[in-house]
Amino acid sequence: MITLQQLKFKYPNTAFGLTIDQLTLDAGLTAIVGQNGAGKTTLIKLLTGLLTPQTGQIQLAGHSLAELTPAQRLRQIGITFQDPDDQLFNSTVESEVAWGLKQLGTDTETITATVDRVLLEVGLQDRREQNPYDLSLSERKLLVIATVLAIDPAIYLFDEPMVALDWQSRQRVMAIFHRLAEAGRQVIVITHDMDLVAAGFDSVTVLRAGEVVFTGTPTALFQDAALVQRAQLMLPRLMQITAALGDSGVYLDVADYARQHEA
Ligand SMILES: Nc1ncnc2c1ncn2[C@@H]1O[C@H](COP(=O)(O)OP(=O)(O)OP(=O)(O)O)[C@@H](O)[C@H]1O
Repeated sequence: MITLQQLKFKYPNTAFGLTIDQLTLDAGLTAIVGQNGAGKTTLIKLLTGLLTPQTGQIQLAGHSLAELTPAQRLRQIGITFQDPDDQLFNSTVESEVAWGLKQLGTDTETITATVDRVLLEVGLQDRREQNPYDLSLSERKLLVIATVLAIDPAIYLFDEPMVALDWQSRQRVMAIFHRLAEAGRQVIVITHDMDLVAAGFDSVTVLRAGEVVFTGTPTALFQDAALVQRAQLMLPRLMQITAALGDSGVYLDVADYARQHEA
């Protein structure tokens, strides 16, 4: 669980500021949504300690983020950036995945087994000798996911992980998120994809102009038409269709619609 209290952050020389009086992000799958520039990436950079708030407290599982050593942070929290090229710097896929484990002093045998396992899980098992920059964008996005899976922190932060992925890879990544949540990890995903939020997440946090304007279930969010509009979000595509047909129900996906319309 993550808690933020009385948090204020401002970039130097810009008008943008993030202000959060109180926010609790519970275990499970959480989506962070909001229009461009709302502060989503800034928030997750604060959660990793890549940015430091001017005031306020961030606690990860009861421990102050500011007091964790770099190795403790690496074990506690992992992040993938929107652009994988911001975090790839090794000369092979294999060494990229092994890098974090080496920093933690993991033995060679465990590193080899872990690299094999996570490359298989993201579907890059045949690419281990390649230079990461010879991979396609979608493969590089899968590779950065593998680098975090290798360390297996308590908290995973993914910034737009699905962008550029085809349908099969999206299914694969969603299955990874569910596996992690079932294994007790906290998974926080920034996305603009409301179909994904509706169908796949336990909770959703909405940011608007540097403030949290909602935290709750996807059902509660999509019930609140005024909030959806104020935060400039889209409804899930299924709900756009049903709303256009005069049905004001909340439907998270096709299966949910069918369930609600069973005789
Ligand atoms: N390093 C920086 N220095 C100054 N301003 C920044 C910096 N990074 C982001 N900003 C500004 O902070 C604001 C919030 O940016 P942020 O990237 O957190 O938004 P976001 O919700 O993730 O947007 P998007 O959906 O476009 O990724 C924006 O106005 C952005 O221009």
